[in-house]
Amino acid sequence: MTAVDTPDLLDYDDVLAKYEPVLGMEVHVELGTDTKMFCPCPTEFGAEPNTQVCPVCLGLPGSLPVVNEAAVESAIRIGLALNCSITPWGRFARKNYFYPDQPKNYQISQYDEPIATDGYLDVILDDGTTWRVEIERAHMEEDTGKSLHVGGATGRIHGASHSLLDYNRAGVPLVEIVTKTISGAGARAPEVARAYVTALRDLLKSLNVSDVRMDQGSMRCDANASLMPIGATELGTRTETKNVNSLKSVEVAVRYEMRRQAAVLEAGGEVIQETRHFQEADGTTSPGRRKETAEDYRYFPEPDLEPVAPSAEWVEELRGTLPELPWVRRARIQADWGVSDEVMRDLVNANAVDLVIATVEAGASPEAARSWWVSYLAQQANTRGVELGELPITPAQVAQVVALIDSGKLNNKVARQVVDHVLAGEGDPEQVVADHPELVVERDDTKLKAAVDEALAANPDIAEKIRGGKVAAAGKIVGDVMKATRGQADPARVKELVIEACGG
Ligand SMILES: Nc1ncnc2c1ncn2[C@@H]1O[C@H](COP(=O)(O)OP(=O)(O)OP(=O)(O)O)[C@@H](O)[C@H]1O
Ligand SMILES: [Mg+2]
Ligand SMILES: [Mg+2]
Repeated sequence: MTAVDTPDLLDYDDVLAKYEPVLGMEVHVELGTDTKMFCPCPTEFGAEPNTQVCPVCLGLPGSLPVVNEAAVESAIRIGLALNCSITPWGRFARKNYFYPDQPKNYQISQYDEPIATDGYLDVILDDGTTWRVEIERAHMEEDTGKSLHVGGATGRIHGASHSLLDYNRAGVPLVEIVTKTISGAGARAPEVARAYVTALRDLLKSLNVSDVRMDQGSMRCDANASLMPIGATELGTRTETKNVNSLKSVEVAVRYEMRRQAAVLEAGGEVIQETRHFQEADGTTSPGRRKETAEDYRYFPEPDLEPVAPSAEWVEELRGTLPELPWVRRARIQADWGVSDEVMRDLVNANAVDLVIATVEAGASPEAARSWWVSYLAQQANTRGVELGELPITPAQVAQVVALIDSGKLNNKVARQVVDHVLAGEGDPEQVVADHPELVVERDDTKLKAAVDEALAANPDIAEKIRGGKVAAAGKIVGDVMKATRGQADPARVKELVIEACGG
């Protein structure tokens, strides 16, 4: 049967009327160890191509791998934080495939003896409810090299004239975290996918095992998706969408794939088991390679490495190093700040909790920190189409703005302009204020008094009213003075001066 890859998409609601969406997430995290998984090469991101390589990670004959203990330690901590059982004895496995990104022609991975199995991660959905995602396993493996297909008309692999290879990434320690299939989420399946990756990223960040940068590839997510006719008992054929590089993209990719598959099925076609690539630009997926099955990889235990056999004592010791986990921390913070469930939920939804916490830790009051992140900065993130945490301003910088307001140097209005300059990459708020003296609040009473006198002279009838005791009339004069000083005055001080000038 010839399947049309992308017929007209079905509305997501129409998909749900007939099909149950099923998900499965594979997340690869690059561990932040100093050296690679099986050799002492450095792992730093962004070095000149092929400068961080040695015979082991280049797979030269005669070289032998040695396990990086720090990587095993991180993998165990990840497993524990995900409520998994840690295997007392497990081996690495060779995953055989022929592709130039892996010069050995196999990747050292784990197969049927992963370091961690059977856990779960509770994630919070937009409406505040909790969804439990079951974890099938977390296993260790080495990253592959990077290939860059260049030249030719399209720059894509088939159109490219040649490929460039960078093996700096080959052998970087990875942990792959694989969920069991997730079903029953219905309309919320795309949201569950995003919420899961968000929660996992927060968790990994708190464990300090990886810098979890989706944009730099240190956290990579593959979204498996399939449809099951409602009432069916067997899973449908899945596709595996790669290249989903932001939290938003996870949700967009899953929804798109569900709508595409439904359209394929409705047109009488078949979903093909394959990898697909997410296109950030238009939110669609396009076919990648037909998926090998496990047999194609001819897995077998890696003969060059000792089994991994963490003692119960070591595992318990590592359990003791787990930090306060993000959701426990959130509950504690909520109690500390004395905010309602609704306020906390808004913060969680805006992905602002950790940013607010960090801003408070940098010296701002919880109220001020919260208000900056959920109002002005949230608007800025929205206009730019990025996550709050992706805005080019740090919690410490926000705390600095708050301090400048508290000290009377900035008022709320000009503070926003200072933030705009910070977002434009002009440096810390202190620096911005030093570079833009016009943004600092006028504290010089003589200058303000002159502006007040001028405004009163221009509005004799209002001045008369104020002199007669109608303090409320001062508002118009304060407004004029604020205008005259281009917003650079403290309105409360101006009001005092107006009343003083009118003999109050
Ligand atoms: N029918 C299905 N629909 C949606 N998800 C599925 C389905 N069957 C399996 N999955 C999910 O797909 C993922 C498969 O990941 P796994 O790492 O086990 O294998 P793989 O993708 O074949 O291997 P590789 O690591 O080489 O990509 C799991 O999260 C699993 O729950
Ligand atoms: Mg996998
Ligand atoms: Mg996979």
